[in-house]
Amino acid sequence: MPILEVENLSVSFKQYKRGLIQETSNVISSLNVSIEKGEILAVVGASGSGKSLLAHAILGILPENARMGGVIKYAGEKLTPLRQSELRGTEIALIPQSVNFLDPLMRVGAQVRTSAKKGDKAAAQKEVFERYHLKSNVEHMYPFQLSGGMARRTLLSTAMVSGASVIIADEPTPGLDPVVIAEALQSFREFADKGCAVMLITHDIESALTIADKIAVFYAGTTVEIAPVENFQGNGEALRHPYTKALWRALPQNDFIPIQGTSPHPSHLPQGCLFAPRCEMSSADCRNTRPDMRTLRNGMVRCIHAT
Ligand SMILES: Nc1ncnc2c1ncn2[C@@H]1O[C@H](COP(=O)(O)OP(=O)(O)OP(=O)(O)O)[C@@H](O)[C@H]1O
Ligand code: NI
Repeated sequence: MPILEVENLSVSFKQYKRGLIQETSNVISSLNVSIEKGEILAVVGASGSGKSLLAHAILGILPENARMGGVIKYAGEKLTPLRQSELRGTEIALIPQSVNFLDPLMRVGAQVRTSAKKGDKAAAQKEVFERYHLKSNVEHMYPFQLSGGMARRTLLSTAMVSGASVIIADEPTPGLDPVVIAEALQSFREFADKGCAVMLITHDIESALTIADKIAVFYAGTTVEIAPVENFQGNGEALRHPYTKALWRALPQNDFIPIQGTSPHPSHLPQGCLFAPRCEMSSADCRNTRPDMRTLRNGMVRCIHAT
């Protein structure tokens, strides 16, 4: 049984546009992902594809004006807002994308100690600070006194001492030097290997490939492919979806060919496949009907042409 399961998630916003004209923005639709114990699932996709909102939906911290549909399960149990508030920070820890999540009025050592739920909290904080190369005087600082990299390392520390079983890391490494990035990723691997699970949201596909088990590829608010990490090699011939193949080929060490066109706007999604307007393989069926996610080889894909 997966430790975390997201079934048919949708997130939309109603927004006023010119006076009383309302527009619905479907930022996430028909999204399915699951993570088993011991696994790292990397979530990749363009900016605005819904990655952070997925994290916020799991934790029950979507903005007030968001409407959510679908089911999220933790250890087989369907989550309610009350259950989410119980699990938040205890069983499921978020490493937020924005360092503004740190409490501006609390010294950072105290913030990390507050996150530790059992054992010797002071010792846990000291140990994790050493691990991420935060000097001992940092614990007395306030968030505004930290550099961007120090703030990121504080956020990592907070999740690592929490004793959670699932970490959702939303772009945890920008601004960190390569040594600390490697160490942070290594600590996610160790965390998963203990029987816990990590959802690693990232733009950095190459780093993700070094530690993840599976990669979920997001496009315009939904999953287009879920592939085991070993499929990302060569020309991408083992990959299933045309968007995943294009993402792979766009990497500098591959062909470095950018993908033409742009993602659809969430208030004007195409009727059929969300990728059809940019897809070389698109046919009339693709443009008319939204394809379902289906199992293909040992992964999943949302494309009728994928083989
Ligand atoms: N409060 C909100 N009201 C309306 N639209 C929103 C709101 N929050 C997010 N969105 C929209 O939802 C979409 C998905 O946002 P999200 O932050 O999940 O993207 P992302 O994949 O995390 O992007 P990035 O890689 O830049 O972090 C975006 O188009 C964004 O503009
Ligand atoms: Ni984001």
